[in-house]
Amino acid sequence: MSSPLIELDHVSKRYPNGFVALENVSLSLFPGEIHALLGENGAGKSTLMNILYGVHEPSAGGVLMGGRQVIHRRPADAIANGIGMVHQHFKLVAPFSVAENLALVARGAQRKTLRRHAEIRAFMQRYGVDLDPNAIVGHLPLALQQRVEILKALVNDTRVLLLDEPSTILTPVEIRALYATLRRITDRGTAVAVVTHNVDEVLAHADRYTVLRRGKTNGSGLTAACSAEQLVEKIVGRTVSSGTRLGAQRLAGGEQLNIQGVNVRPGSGSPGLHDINLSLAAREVVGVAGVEGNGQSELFALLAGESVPDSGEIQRSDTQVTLALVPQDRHHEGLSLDLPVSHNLLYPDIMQGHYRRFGLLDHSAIAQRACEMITQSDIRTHSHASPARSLSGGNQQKIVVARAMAQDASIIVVYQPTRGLDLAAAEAVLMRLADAADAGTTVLIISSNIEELIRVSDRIVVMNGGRITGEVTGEAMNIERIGTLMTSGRSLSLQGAGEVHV
Ligand SMILES: Nc1ncnc2c1ncn2[C@@H]1O[C@H](COP(=O)(O)OP(=O)(O)OP(=O)(O)O)[C@@H](O)[C@H]1O
Repeated sequence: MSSPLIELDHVSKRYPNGFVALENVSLSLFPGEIHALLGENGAGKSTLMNILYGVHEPSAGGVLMGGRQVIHRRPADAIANGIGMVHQHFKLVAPFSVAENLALVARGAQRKTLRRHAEIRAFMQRYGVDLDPNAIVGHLPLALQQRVEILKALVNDTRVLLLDEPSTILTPVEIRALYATLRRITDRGTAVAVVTHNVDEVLAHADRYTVLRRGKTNGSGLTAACSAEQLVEKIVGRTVSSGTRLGAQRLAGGEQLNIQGVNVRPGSGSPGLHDINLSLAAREVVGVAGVEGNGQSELFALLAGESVPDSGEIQRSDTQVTLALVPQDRHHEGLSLDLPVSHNLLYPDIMQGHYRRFGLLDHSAIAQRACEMITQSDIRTHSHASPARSLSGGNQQKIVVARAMAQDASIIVVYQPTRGLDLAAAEAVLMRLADAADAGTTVLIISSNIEELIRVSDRIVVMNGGRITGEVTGEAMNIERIGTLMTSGRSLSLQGAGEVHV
């Protein structure tokens, strides 16, 4: 066997607040392998990646390359040593072209090489990516923006590529295409490490896995020698049942909200909304499926009151109908990252003047209620007073969902509610949405995860090009039917072979 390209040697990480996120973790990444890193929300996966990439330094232990210890004080040090990283939140310059985004990060000789479009095309072709170098990045679908991020991370002779939850924003077809691209990358001798919560994806595409549990290694090995059940048990410490259908048996109640003939003009990079007719009743879960960028965010903005229809209208059945929202971008819309977890959880109540005593905030009442919600939603945080920024991505998402669920609204609109959540946490959120619908609430769930939509929805509407192009219920709620409705007439193709065309 060849020697590892990079190793973590008995690494521990203690954050300044005293929290130990990693304890004595060792990991080796070999040339040509796809290595999956799994673990519950807060297990320490991002911390580990950030140590490899020089964002954090280990508190104990070291990082070895070629058997020798290296010190990465900042990402620039890691990049200089051939390490590239694709973050969950893209770091692209949206108004710039593909070529300009690549040029921004190119160093040394690459800066000259990548000046000509023919050279850029040849560079992209090596990885099976066929993008127009002049395409404006902000106008590309998310899956292709991700390709640009990957290319950026590869520009500077990268030998180790790290990806933090790349598949959460992708459809199953796009996930296959992503791994085809990653395989082309490993075929050139690069080591690829991928953080993911998706066990099936790991078994289908990764060569080896490492599971972290509460900051410690809880198993590693060849994926070929491991079953889905074994992996889940290593991740969660128990089995998780996730097969049962949670929708389709309810008898919907009276209409709560009716969207009639709504049109919103297309904008830059937005398909707009066209002739949207959708009635939402009490006691039902309505799923919205679609390839990202086909009007889902416009529909969410409409319901959230952030956009006004150019024509058509939205009618609530009476003035008592209230709405709670889970936006998809937890960092920009869902949280105040520097405020404590407790204030993020109770934000709507605090803004409405609750939790006050003698005109001042009643901090002990806030803390008490926040602690109840933290326990109920299994939010892993040092304290209710910790800034939301210090929580892992999945635990931040749990705050946003817990807050919406606590509002007792007539309608809950959730956009990618389980994005970034581990198996057990995702399951808990789906169960809570199903329970809310059983109790009479209307739930509208927008998600790119078709399987989760099928599990939880009573009916699913499909969006394509800013229109509702179909609605399925009962037996017709299957991946093939929904997939067909999602992709018909689509100009973008992401094929399993990893070829990407626009
Ligand atoms: N800057 C920080 N200060 C204090 N604690 C932190 C900081 N960053 C992360 N943590 C804590 O370290 C633990 C591990 O976080 P990390 O982000 O590595 O988890 P993760 O496995 O990537 O989780 P997720 O799947 O939710 O993204 C969490 O409990 C988190 O609250």
